Amino acid sequence: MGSCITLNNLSFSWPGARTPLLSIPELSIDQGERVLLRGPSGSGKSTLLSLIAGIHAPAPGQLEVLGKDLGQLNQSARDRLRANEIGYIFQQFNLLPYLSARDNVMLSCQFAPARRMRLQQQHTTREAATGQLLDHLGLSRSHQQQPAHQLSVGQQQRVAAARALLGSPALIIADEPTSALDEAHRDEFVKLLFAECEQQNTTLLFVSHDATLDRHFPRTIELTRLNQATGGGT
Ligand SMILES: Nc1ncnc2c1ncn2[C@@H]1O[C@H](COP(=O)(O)OP(=O)(O)OP(=O)(O)O)[C@@H](O)[C@H]1O
Repeated sequence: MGSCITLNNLSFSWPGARTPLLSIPELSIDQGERVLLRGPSGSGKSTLLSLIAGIHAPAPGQLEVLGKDLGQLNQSARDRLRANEIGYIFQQFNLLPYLSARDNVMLSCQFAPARRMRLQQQHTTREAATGQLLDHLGLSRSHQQQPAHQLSVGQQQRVAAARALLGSPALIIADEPTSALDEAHRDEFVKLLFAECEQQNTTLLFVSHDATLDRHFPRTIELTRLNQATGGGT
């Protein structure tokens, strides 16, 4: 099994901060693993996710994602890697409110030629794959046509998950996507997400405060144990 994320002696400080927020000697996540990343508020979970996704310039140390050393990539190469190979489910979903659920999902392929290519190789179209994903995630056909702002939080979350999954990126990063859900809906969502990831051998890195999610994940990482920096956490 190949490595999906490899990190060695990574250090990160926000500009102007006196101490580093993150100082992580080592972390390795294999392709196809499902990992829960936990830690108190302010401990740097979202910051670590955005470094892995290449949103922020890499910090000192080594950070390899899908065989690419992010330190060697400029911003636009990191943006391309993210668009093509990383599906990101944001805490607030970041859907375009007046676009339909389906159009929100299809947008993820707009600037991602590798995602479009994989759909072609799977002998499907963006439209068909979007409908199929939303069906699998349990969004009714009529809700699929509705503008995102008319959907419930749980429905928007499914749209955000489908947008991340369309075109089979190798890595899904989910930043507290279940924080607004009750336990039954949360468990159902996690199961659906796992099923989709399993089908494509997609790596899942999932952030949550929620200790009861542990039982769903084969591996849990506590950021406070991993991180040797003294800053962070409230
Ligand atoms: N853009 C930014 N500029 C400067 N500091 C930031 C920025 N984003 C986050 N921070 C700081 O970094 C620290 C960690 O924030 P981060 O959002 O990574 O934590 P978190 O563990 O994800 O928290 P939560 O669980 O509350 O979402 C906080 O002290 C925060 O103020």
